[in-house]
Amino acid sequence: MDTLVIATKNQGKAREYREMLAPYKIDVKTLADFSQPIEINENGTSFLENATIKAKTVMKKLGIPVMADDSGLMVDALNGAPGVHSARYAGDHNDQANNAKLLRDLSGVVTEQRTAHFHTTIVALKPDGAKLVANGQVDGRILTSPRGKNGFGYDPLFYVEQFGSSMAELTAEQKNSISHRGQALGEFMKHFAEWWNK
Ligand SMILES: O=P(O)(O)OP(=O)(O)OP(=O)(O)OC[C@H]1O[C@@H](n2cnc3c(O)ncnc32)[C@H](O)[C@@H]1O
Ligand SMILES: [Mg+2]
Repeated sequence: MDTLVIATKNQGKAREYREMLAPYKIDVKTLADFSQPIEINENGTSFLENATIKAKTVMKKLGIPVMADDSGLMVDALNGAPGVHSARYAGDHNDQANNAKLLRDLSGVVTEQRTAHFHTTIVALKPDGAKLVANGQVDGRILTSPRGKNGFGYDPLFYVEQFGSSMAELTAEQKNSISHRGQALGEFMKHFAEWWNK
């Protein structure tokens, strides 16, 4: 079985990719499976740039096929923030602090104006330079207080109309079936065999 490395340090993302890739004959690894420290400088200004930086950095270091995910939350009332800065919105990479800041920044904003979108861009690279890009997005709305314990990141504040729940109240299977990451991976898998066998 061939190995594909997911270039992420985020355990929540890693878990979701493992769940979603389970039906395929792919040996999925993440950075946690490698002992060498890999420093990734996510200084791009778009999801595509950052996902490309992650994929290139890890592929150069390990020399095997790599898939990277850059994702984030875009809130309409905040002109698309936190966007590419989602992981460090409140300063540190801390989900609770990020969620608290989001609620502060949206205080006084009425329900209809709390619309938001989760976005994922996947960039996969092989040592021969072959590249595959896929995107996914899901619409929702930011709640006024957290709900649910599943998922990670902003999930407790992201309300999904279709389920009448926050992302963090969904099962893993439900989240993966509608999420930005699930949609991006669906798009990715449509072209995977062609990319892999190129
Ligand atoms: O870069 P890697 O190592 O993959 O991990 P990361 O957590 O830094 O990931 P990003 O740079 O893509 O930052 C995206 C942030 O957006 C948030 N996010 C992304 N996907 C999410 C999801 O499915 N549910 C909730 N929040 C999410 C979460 O706060 C992430 O830290
Ligand atoms: Mg990151």
